[in-house]
Amino acid sequence: MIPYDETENHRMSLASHYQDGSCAISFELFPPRTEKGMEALCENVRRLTQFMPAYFTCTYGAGGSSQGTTLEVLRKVREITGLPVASHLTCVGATAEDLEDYLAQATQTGVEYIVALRGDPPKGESAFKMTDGGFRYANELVEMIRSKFSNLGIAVAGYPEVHQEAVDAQTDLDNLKRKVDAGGDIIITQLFYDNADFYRFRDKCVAAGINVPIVPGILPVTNFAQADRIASMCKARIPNELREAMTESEDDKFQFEVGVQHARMQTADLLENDVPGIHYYVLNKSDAAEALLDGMQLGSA
Ligand SMILES: NC(=O)C1=CN([C@@H]2O[C@H](COP(=O)(O)OP(=O)(O)OC[C@H]3O[C@@H](n4cnc5c(N)ncnc54)[C@H](O)[C@@H]3O)[C@@H](O)[C@H]2O)C=CC1
Ligand SMILES: Nc1nc(=O)c2c([nH]1)NC[C@@H]1CN(c3ccc(C(=O)N[C@@H](CCC(=O)O)C(=O)O)cc3)CN21
Repeated sequence: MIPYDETENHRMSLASHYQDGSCAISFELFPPRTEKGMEALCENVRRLTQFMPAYFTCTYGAGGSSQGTTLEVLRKVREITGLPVASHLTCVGATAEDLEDYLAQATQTGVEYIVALRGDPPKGESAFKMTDGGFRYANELVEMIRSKFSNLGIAVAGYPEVHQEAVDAQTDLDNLKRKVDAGGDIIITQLFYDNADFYRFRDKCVAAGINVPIVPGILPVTNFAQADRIASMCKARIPNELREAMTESEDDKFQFEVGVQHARMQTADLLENDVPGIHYYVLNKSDAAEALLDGMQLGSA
């Protein structure tokens, strides 16, 4: 493990992880609901450190999880790995003041990066409702972070298959550009299962004058029921080949193998196509990541 230099002068900027020509990797966690889940998370983080990730991230309020434990997870991850950590942050149910309070707390915890999101509508609601005194779109959150917490690196979300609420692909791209212009250092994409969608998206970003690192997000699916659930939640298309391959057998081990093979194939192809890094949605586990990264030459911290 390469120790992380905590002195202000040597603080890595978020974009700089992606500038040395190697493929930097990052792992995304979510706050576990139980003490046992937290213990398992810590053990899996230890195991994931062997791949020399550049940083870990932890979601905030995703799927109705509690927002309070995000910083607790990140504090533990820092303790275990010594690596930089990123907190996701959403505008859901928060005033600008609430968000500033959270950012102050995050800074105190040692968080260096924020994944700045608008956020999903709360469970049971179909549309995002802006909170009085809060923000309507992620670009407003990015702007606030840039003006009041200038030391924090900022990642914003990009959508290779176009965000479900966007009027059209061009408008979605204009809105992504707005987030980058407001101060986003890098783009992390929504998960996708067909790399062609990512390459098309990347070309359009470049044509639109977006010149920050565009980091593909990959979620290795390990069983078909999970794949189906995630695809519908994230509006990601499961290609027919993957669907058919996975449903050939009901066997857990078989489906795990197929899901991991697919993610491994996506990873190898992305590497050949010069991505600056890959963000893995590991869902607090290490088994799929270990199987798919085994023997691959990526990650450099
Ligand atoms: N891609 C990822 O890694 C992750 C994505 N998400 C989810 O993605 C969803 C959206 O979050 P963000 O992408 O941060 O939201 P966003 O605010 O960037 O975009 C939300 C929608 O509003 C539109 N939009 C954005 N800015 C606009 C503006 N200034 N004027 C008019 N329309 C605008 C966008 O085209 C999009 O359809 C949420 O549901 C979030 O929770 C959550 C976690 C991770
Ligand atoms: N619209 C949207 N919202 C998000 O919160 C989100 C995205 N997209 N895209 C990227 C990641 C992926 N996220 C995910 C994806 C799946 C689960 C999920 O299936 N969670 C299960 C437990 C998973 C497991 O243990 O296997 C759960 O029950 O919460 C959670 C967050 C969060 N992020």
